[in-house]
Amino acid sequence: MYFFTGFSNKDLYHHRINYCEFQHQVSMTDVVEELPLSLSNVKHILLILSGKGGVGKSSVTTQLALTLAGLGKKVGVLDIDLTGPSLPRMFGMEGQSVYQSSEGWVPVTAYDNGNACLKLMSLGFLLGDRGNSVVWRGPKKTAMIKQFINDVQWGEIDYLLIDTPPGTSDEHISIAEQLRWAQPDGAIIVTTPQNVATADVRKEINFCRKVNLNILGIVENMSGFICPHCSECTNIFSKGGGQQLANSQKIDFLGSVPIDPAFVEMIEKQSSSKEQLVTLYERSSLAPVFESIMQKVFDNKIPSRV
Ligand SMILES: Nc1ncnc2c1ncn2[C@@H]1O[C@H](COP(=O)(O)OP(=O)(O)OP(=O)(O)O)[C@@H](O)[C@H]1O
Repeated sequence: MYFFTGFSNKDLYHHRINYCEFQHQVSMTDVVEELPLSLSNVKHILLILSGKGGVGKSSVTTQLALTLAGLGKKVGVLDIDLTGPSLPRMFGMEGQSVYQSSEGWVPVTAYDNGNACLKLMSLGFLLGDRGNSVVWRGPKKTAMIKQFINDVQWGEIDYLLIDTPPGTSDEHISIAEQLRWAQPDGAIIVTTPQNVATADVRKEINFCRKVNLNILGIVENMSGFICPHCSECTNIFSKGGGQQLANSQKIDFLGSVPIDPAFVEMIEKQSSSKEQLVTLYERSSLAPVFESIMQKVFDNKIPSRV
């Protein structure tokens, strides 16, 4: 008989030392059968997906979150990339720990101005060291994702963004199952101009359709290069493939994001800056691009869940 045992901080500590797999086993039928309490005050849930790794999915998630917080929204970001969690680094919050209260995990607060806020949850906060990684089989990943969905105390949140690993792996199947009752608003698919013709993006689209996940649109990342000296944008790779794919698949095209070295620099230097990342980002050349992307998502008039 299979049974579910949640991961405690002790388990994760144990994992840090041994780098071995836990002995818990989980039935794949161990799925939440009602709206989890932790999500009861979350108005919108958006998933960020990509067919391939390294296309900038986490960067897009980060910028969507910064844009929403800049617009005065309360934002949560959940990183379900268990083998390569990059959220703590993106927000300059490496080394921060998640507090375990009697009601569950309290996410790390990256920004709070009394009105807007940014709360983060990632396995990276539980593992501690940046060099640590996990090697888990499917059932353990399922258990972790179930805990992420049920045990994080998000409180009142306008938007919960879920950053997923690349492809259509165990994590994707788990999150689709675990969110069944939460009815997410949909997925934003990230691609690069040279990847749009590959089967990977189509696989991602097929996955969404199979699990009845609404596709909110496609974002083409690394679409051209912004010169750090003259700010001119040059199309290094091709451009327009994302738009073509969106047209052929009858999906909304949300926008093209150029390569901007200033963005990478901002992420790297933010911890030594006196300014908040949300404020720094408002002056970034990519900020208007993401405002326009977010506006197109708003224009879809996705109804509030609560
Ligand atoms: N538009 C952009 N301009 C400049 N750099 C970018 C842009 N998009 C992504 N990058 C950089 O490219 C690298 C990969 O991006 P990111 O980690 O967001 O990709 P990913 O798809 O989430 O990767 P993974 O598959 O590992 O999850 C990062 O160093 C990031 O800073």
